Amino acid sequence: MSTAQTQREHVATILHALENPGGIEHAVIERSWRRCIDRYGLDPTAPSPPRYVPDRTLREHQDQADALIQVARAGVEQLYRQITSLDYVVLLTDARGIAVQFLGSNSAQREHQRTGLYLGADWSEEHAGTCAVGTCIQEQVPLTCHHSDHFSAHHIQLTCTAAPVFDPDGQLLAVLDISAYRSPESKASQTFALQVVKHYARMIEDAFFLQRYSGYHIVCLDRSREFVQINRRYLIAIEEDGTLVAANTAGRKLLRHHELPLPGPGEARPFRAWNIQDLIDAEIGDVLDTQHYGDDRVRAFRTHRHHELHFATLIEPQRRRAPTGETRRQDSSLAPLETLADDDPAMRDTLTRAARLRNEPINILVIGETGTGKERIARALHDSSRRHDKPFVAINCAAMPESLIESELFGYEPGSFTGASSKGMKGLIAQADGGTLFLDEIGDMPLQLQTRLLRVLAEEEVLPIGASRPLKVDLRVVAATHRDLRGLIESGDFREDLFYRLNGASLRLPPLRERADKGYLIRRLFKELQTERGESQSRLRGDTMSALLAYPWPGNIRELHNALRYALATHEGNEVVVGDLPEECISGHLAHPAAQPRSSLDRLAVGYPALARGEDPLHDALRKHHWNISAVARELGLSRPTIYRRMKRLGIVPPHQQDAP
Ligand SMILES: Nc1ncnc2c1ncn2[C@@H]1O[C@H](COP(=O)(O)OP(=O)(O)OP(=O)(O)O)[C@@H](O)[C@H]1O
Repeated sequence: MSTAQTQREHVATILHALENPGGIEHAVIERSWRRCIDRYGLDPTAPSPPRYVPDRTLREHQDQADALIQVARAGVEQLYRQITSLDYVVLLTDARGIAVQFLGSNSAQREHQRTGLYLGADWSEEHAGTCAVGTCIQEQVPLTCHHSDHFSAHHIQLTCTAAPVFDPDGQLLAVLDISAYRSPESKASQTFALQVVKHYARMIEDAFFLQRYSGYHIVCLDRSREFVQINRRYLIAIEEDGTLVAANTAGRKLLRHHELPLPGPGEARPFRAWNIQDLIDAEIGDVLDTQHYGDDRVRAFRTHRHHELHFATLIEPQRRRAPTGETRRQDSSLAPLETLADDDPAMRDTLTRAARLRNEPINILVIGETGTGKERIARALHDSSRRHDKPFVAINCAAMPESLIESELFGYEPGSFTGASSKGMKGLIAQADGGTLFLDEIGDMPLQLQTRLLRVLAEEEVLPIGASRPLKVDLRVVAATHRDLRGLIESGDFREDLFYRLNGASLRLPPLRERADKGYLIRRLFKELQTERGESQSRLRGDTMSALLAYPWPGNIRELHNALRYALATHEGNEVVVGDLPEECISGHLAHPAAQPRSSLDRLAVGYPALARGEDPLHDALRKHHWNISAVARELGLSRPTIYRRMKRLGIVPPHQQDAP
């Protein structure tokens, strides 16, 4: 049959199909033909030379698709190697149908350009009529557009197969296409091509997903244990507490099937709508521990809704923030700061500021609740600064008896007061010369000493008690407080001028209950304690980790530290189980995970049900220890002042004081 005759027949087929809807085999093709006539006003017989966008426009399209092109490169090249002997070309187009990547044989370049199977070609349906790329964009499904499926009579020699690539929000990102000029007449000959293209489109999509969510834990699920490592069918990115962040296309389908839909393109994202524990019957600790589970690092879980058995592996997060240029250059000196946190946004901001400030000649005020790591960050600042080989001297202004503070801080000359040593004493300030002076609980420093400290800071010299001549000192002062210094200034308990001297810059530490990297801290502290004890055998079981993650940590990192130390000291065998934790950490852990409340306040109360009732477990501990504050402080891993403060805040009055007027 001549080409002209074939083309005439093609037009007749289209017209017949449109007059007799439902007559042709593929509804997708029929819908596209109808669009070509009704919407785009195309004529199947009109010459349709390929349309190329100008080079500059092509570069703009390539720039916009750059992230995807980089990720897709390996997949596109691999696909091309598989099909090159069959004379196919590979095109990757953006979501508007512009070919931004092309692989085909050099020898047939002219032929490629003539038919539009080349870089920069516009394969949108609006322009090219029914074709694999354009129709795939419209219908968002994989398809083959074989010979006379094409709308334009000038394309009916081609066979083209395309599959959509979606971004993690379900939005079309790109189309992967393979096309050839010569192929068998039967469309069935392209069945295999369709499977191959779908497979590679999915690989590209998943590679893009893994890159975009590399800062999160990625749970990989599959119905087959043997294939879960290789196939990773369902990918679900989660926060450390199990909150669902995103899923790949298959994962979104799985979630929908279990009535946990993620928002579609353009839909508002309900904040923290679902948790992985809503999907599978598992402790979050068990999910996060999958990497260390068994020989094959695969764990089995059942879904809540349909009781389907799924096998899981876990990809652990890489660091979410790329280091700054400075951080990269000075990596090793910054290690003491870097290791204090993982990917908690507030901590990362604090650490970035600390890194910038570490060698600046200004004093720093660290603000945070008790036990949040104020001394630890002060030491890390010192260790990462140029002063690291000079002394770090820490003073707790609240713990030192008032009568001793002055002599301890400033030192004294021999025999300068009754009871003084005959040799005199070098004060702590002078001992810190060249290094860092850390003043903890600065809000508790008596007013009279504040005045003397101010003089030291202003004049950079210290006058020991009984001395006639001051000593020059070179100090970096880091002060810390959990108190509201501005409030103390207003009440006249803290000198405003000293506040400004100390507060050259401030660093704020979030409480442990608000940190997004609790899991990292738990693992890190656990390792540190193991090293301290000279053992490395034991591991934290998943449900123990869950209990630790759920507990609201009123005593912050210090309490966590004590809880882990206690558990390591009392556990038996090689596993630390929930029962090894101090009682208060497990009191709320018996609730079924799926029944756990979701609001942040409720979440805080999960490990601490008494809090949810407006009570405090402190009551129980006080009663148990007959109101012996030291014993309660020991049991809860808190300091005595913290216990007193907490009692005051909660209005707890010991029985022997209750009748007082
Ligand atoms: N980022 C961290 N990584 C590991 N351990 C930490 C971290 N921060 C603090 N800790 C540990 O937590 C405990 C309390 O830390 P630190 O003494 O620095 O807190 P603080 O805020 O100065 O306490 P306080 O308010 O009572 O003076 C210590 O055992 C410390 O080693």
